[in-house]
Amino acid sequence: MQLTRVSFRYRKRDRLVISHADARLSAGNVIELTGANGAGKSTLLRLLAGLARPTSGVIADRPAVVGFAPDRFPTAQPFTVTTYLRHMSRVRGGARWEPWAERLGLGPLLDTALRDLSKGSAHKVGLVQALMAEPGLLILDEPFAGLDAGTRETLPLIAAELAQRGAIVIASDHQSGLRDLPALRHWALRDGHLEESASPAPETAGQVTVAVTLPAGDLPRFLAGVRDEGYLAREIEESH
Ligand SMILES: Nc1ncnc2c1ncn2[C@@H]1O[C@H](COP(=O)(O)OP(=O)(O)OP(=O)(O)O)[C@@H](O)[C@H]1O
Repeated sequence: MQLTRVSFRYRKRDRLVISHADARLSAGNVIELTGANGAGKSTLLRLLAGLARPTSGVIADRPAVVGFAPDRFPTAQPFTVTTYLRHMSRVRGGARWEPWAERLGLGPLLDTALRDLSKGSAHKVGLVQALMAEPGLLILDEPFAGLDAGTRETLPLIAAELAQRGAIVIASDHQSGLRDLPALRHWALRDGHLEESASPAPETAGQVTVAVTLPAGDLPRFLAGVRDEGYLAREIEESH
C-alpha cells in the first residue's frame, strides 16, 4: 500500500490537517502512530481506511478487506452485543465473530444491550467487528484506551498474529501498548507532517521518569496497576 503526497483539509480554506504524507506499507507491517491531541491521527487513520478521501494525493493498493475500530464505538444502537455482531457478520459475508468475542472477554456480555456497556466493553465490540473479517488492513484508533489489563496483553498478540498472516496493522496509541512487538514501525504526526522514526516518538515534555525497586514476584501486578492508570511502565533491570 502506498501513500503519495496525501493531503487533507476538512473545509476549503482550512489549514491542511495532513500535509503531503508519503509512506509505503508492506504486508506484515505493524505501525504505531503517535502525535499530540489534535495532531491528525484519527484523520489519517480514516484516510488509510478509505472512510475519507484525500483532498489531494493518492492512496494506492489498499488491501481489499479493511477492519476499522474507531476510538469511540457508537453504542446508541438498538442491539445487544450478539445481535449487533451477528448483523456485522452477515454484512461481512458470514465472518466468524464468536472466537474473537471469546478471546476479548465479551462472553458474559453477549446478551447485554450496546447502550448498557461500559466504555471498555463497548470498545471491545468495535475491535471484534474490525477483526472478524480477517482484514488485510487493520486500523485501530486508540485501541488500548480503557481496556482492562488482560485485554491489553492480548491485543498485541492478536496484532502480531495478523501481521504474521500478512496483514498491515496500524494503531494510534498514546499508551505504547504495542511497544514489545518486534520490528514495530513508528509514525509521528507533527504540524500535519508524517514522520517515521526508528524508535518511539518521545512525548516527554513535562514528564518525569521514576525508578521503582520491588520484589520480582510483585512485578506483573505492579506493572498492570500502573498501566491501568494510563502510565507508560516497563521493566528496565533485574538485580541478582
Ligand atoms: N469533522 C471535522 N471537521 C472539522 N475539523 C475536524 C473534524 N474532525 C477533526 N477535525 C480537526 O482536525 C484536527 C485533527 O483531528 P484528529 O481527530 O484527527 O486528531 P487526533 O490526533 O486524532 O486527536 P486526539 O489525540 O485528540 O484524538 C483537529 O484540529 C480537529 O479539530
